[in-house]
Amino acid sequence: MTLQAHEVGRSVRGRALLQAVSLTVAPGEMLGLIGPNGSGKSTLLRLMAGLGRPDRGVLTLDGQPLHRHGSRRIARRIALVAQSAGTSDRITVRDAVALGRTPWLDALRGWSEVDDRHVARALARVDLSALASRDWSTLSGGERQRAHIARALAQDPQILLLDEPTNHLDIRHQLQVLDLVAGLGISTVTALHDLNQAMRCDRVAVLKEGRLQALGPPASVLTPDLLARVFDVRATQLTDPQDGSRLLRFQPLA
Ligand SMILES: Nc1ncnc2c1ncn2[C@@H]1O[C@H](COP(=O)(O)OP(=O)(O)OP(=O)(O)O)[C@@H](O)[C@H]1O
Repeated sequence: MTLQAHEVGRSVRGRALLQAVSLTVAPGEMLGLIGPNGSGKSTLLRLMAGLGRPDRGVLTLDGQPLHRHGSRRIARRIALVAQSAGTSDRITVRDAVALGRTPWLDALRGWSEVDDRHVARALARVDLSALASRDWSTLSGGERQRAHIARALAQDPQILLLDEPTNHLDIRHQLQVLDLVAGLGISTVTALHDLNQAMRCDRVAVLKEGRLQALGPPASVLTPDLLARVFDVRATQLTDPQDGSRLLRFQPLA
């Protein structure tokens, strides 16, 4: 399943939030989306999830314009974990995650054991099985974030879009979520602020002021030159003596 943006533009009250963004999310790849605050990452993820339409250009899913697929068909294929997504408070964690099954249910196909299995598996994958019966309102910020990811996984998408999924998470759960995303075997697009975490992606797309600056493997894209131009920081590359992997360290530009 291939999701493509062709020259996508989006403006609000005359201000361009995205300009001529073209990219292809290849089947099975882990694509990182990086850029300074306000560079358009969330705007692009929402359009990719079929929430709203671009003012210019088009998004396609397997070559067909996304908006022609219809919201239910899109929701069976694409799931979005938005930033600080809300959920009504008087609901258990299991029921909140079960909402992810909605696109698969209709008058002819009611809730079944298959749906139970999807929900149980999604909870287990984010380490929340023990909290399944808890009231949503009692969860910590990080637990909520993981429950949102579980809801998206229960949706059983082929493309998963995540907006800063490691926000609120302690370091162990940050690593756990990134491992989980990397091991899903489906296409993922993840907006990230931690550029060392972005190094784990197959490719990264770099946005600045709504324009795509670079797209490619992180080791070739995240050069000190690009990081200075896009983020106004001086980056130094270090090598982890343990495994030889590349690390980035940052200082303000003098
Ligand atoms: N509905 C809207 N009306 C006006 N401006 C908007 C609207 N939605 C987004 N913007 C603006 O568009 C720009 C891009 O926002 P977006 O949330 O996509 O950035 P981002 O890269 O995800 O930022 P962050 O890293 O801070 O989450 C921001 O300047 C934001 O204020």
